[in-house]
Amino acid sequence: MPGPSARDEAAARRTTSTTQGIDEATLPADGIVGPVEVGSVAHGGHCVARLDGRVIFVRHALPGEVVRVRLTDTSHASFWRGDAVEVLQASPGRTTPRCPVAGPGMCGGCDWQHATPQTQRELKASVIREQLAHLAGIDVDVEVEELPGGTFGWRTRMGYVTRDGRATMRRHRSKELVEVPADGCPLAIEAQPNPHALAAPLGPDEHLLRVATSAEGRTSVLVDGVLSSGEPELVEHAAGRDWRVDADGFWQGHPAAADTLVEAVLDGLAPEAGERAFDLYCGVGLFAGALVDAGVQVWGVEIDKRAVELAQANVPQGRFTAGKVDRVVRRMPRATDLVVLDPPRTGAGKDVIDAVASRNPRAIAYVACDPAALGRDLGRLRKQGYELESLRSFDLFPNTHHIECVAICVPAVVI
Ligand SMILES: C[S@@+](CC[C@H](N)C(=O)[O-])C[C@H]1O[C@@H](n2cnc3c(N)ncnc32)[C@H](O)[C@@H]1O
Repeated sequence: MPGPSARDEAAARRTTSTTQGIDEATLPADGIVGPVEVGSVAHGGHCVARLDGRVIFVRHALPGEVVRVRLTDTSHASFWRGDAVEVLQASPGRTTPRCPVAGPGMCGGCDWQHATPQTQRELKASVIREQLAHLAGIDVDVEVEELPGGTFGWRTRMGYVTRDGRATMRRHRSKELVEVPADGCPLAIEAQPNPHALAAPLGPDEHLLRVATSAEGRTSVLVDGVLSSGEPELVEHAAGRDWRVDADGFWQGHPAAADTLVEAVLDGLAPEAGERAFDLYCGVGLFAGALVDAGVQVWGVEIDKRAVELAQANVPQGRFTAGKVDRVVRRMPRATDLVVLDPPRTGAGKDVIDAVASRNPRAIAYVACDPAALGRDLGRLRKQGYELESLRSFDLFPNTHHIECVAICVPAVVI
């Protein structure tokens, strides 16, 4: 599975020209180069620029801008990385980041705070289009839909590293720590306590601090994976149900995400009472519950045993199995009507896609948090005789480069 560097190497090969006149020996002492004209957006929260034929992935820039770039990584033969530290010609899509640590060389959490919300969604749409064209050979119009509530104060699950009793986050692609602003990260939901107040009693050593706040405004805090305050479980509301969720377990981070995704999946699958469905990578049973409520018999699979116990409690009418999807799917029925796939960022992969297609479902809903993984898996589904019927994309992670897609695939019509 290609990691970010392999992906960037491939992106650089697609964009690079053959001359690479500039090399490390000729770089200025301060590592700042340019002016360079910024080209198109690439997956990962940066844009592509060229200097003497060499590809530079530039963060904190926007397509069409002219910037000077501080190089941050010159270790790769085919591309370098850098931050735009001076904007000589700004894009109309540029805005001033709200967070004081959202700029070059600082916190790695946000990639697009310097872009207006509309521009962010356009950039994300370009990335999805490019990934699907390149990896799946699919040309599709993409519009990234906005969620209610604005682009700040949405995140219900936060992770920090504490040090010297202060809450910090990692610098982009680095282990170095950057202290979050005194009033906390502006992406965190307002009901969440100030992270410095939570970090203060933890002393000088580094600890992992996870803060989870439910829709009801209840907060659980874990330090190094151990519950330190609040309840071990939170209750969330979505799709007309209450959901028991482990304080340290998976739940969509944006308060409107679960409802939005359920609506898109149901709309795309149009389930009918009496049909059978697999909910693969089911977490605590979100899509299984929505399908059961539509009269469908559901079998969910999830690797996290605690999530499976909660899924069974949340959706008693469903059947749930703990295990890796690629193994469990082999023992599942040889036919099904519907499949929901909601894998982690790495995607489902060849074995799972082949196993799903071999069950001949009449429709597959692929919920994807990484457009590159979606592209690879859609490419595989095409080989197995499934075509993309519709695609919706949602800005579930404003100010970051992350995007969520719901792709509906159906058997290709053979003429
Ligand atoms: C993106 S989450 C989706 C959860 C759920 N569908 C929801 O919306 O709440 C992906 C889930 O896949 C699970 N997972 C990761 N790798 C897995 C694997 N190989 N087999 C089964 N489940 C896996 C994770 O534990 C996580 O709960």
